[in-house]
Amino acid sequence: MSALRHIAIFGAGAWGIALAQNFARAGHKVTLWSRSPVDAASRRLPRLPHVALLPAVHVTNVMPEGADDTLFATPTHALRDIARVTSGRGPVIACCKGLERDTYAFPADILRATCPGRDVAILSGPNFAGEIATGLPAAATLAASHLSMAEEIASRLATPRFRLYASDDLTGVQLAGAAKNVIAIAAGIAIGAQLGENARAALMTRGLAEMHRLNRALGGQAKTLSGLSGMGDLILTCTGPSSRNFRFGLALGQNADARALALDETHGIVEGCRTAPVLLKLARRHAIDMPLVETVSKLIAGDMSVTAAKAALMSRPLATE
Ligand SMILES: NC(=O)C1=CN([C@@H]2O[C@H](COP(=O)(O)OP(=O)(O)OC[C@H]3O[C@@H](n4cnc5c(N)ncnc54)[C@H](O)[C@@H]3O)[C@@H](O)[C@H]2O)C=CC1
Ligand SMILES: O=C(CO)COP(=O)(O)O
Repeated sequence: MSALRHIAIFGAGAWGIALAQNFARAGHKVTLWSRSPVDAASRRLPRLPHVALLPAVHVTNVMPEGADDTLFATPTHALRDIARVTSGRGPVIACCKGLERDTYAFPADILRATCPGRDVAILSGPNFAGEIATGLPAAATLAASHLSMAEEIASRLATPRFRLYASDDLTGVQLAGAAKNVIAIAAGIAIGAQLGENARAALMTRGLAEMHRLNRALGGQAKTLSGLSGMGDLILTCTGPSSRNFRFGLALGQNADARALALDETHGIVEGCRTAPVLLKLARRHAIDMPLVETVSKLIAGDMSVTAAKAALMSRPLATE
């Protein structure tokens, strides 16, 4: 295992807590930054109240200093504001999955702009926070602009329970992480509306085809979409009932007041809701057809019923694959 490090994590939500526990369990010193005041004595944080923080995790709302590696586990829309007020050395690593609304920026673009001169990387994969927080085994992709940089960071941050595979495809990894949340909403809708398992499998597969089209246009590598951050996370989020994106879709498919659920972040961020309309605009900019992403965007906005969405998708011109 690599030498022990001081790791700073911004964002004390589900993912920040899980990452903190993982690194602390491997012997690293962890500073977990929370924006709200913290009751440090309880060693428990609201998002994963069943998890007692390990002694090596120091929770604070004071900016951490002197960390060797800095990770961001906030929602994507909060990343720019947080990253721009951090200082220090060592790599900055975004662990969020999404696209910024007004700029169409992926997390690595945001970090490049806000943390000039520092190495930038992305951590993404099939990783439900609750499982990682309790020490179950998992794996993810660690991407950077150069493979050697990705390998170096991955070898430092991999732990006995969390394997990291290096990649030099920032574009593919980030597109996959953002898009799979939108497809997971579609999968949830299919199950919620009792459209069947066949429909879910078709949506996952055609969703992947849409991801491939945009990935190609953006310059991402096709093989990334077969990896942990692509297919791996798509499978997990579309089939794992712990997924907030899937559960949001499920509620939408059941005609529940899902929009209120998505906007209420007390139960955790539903990134796919914010991502869908931005992803659609990005695709249009590149003249890429993403009918599934378009349909999910309309359903989220309340501009289409599930019945109309089913009819529209099933009556599209037949195509090859
Ligand atoms: N929960 C999971 O299993 C995983 C989540 N992710 C990604 O990680 C990111 C964070 O997700 P979670 O931790 O699950 O969300 P969460 O909703 O549990 O926590 C988000 C944290 O960010 C903080 N936050 C929100 N807005 C903020 C702002 N403007 N400034 C500062 N802090 C702010 C919240 O107070 C909260 O502590 C998302 O992009 C998600 O897609 C990635 C892998 C796994
Ligand atoms: O990204 C995740 C799993 O890899 C978490 O998914 P949800 O945000 O849908 O809960």
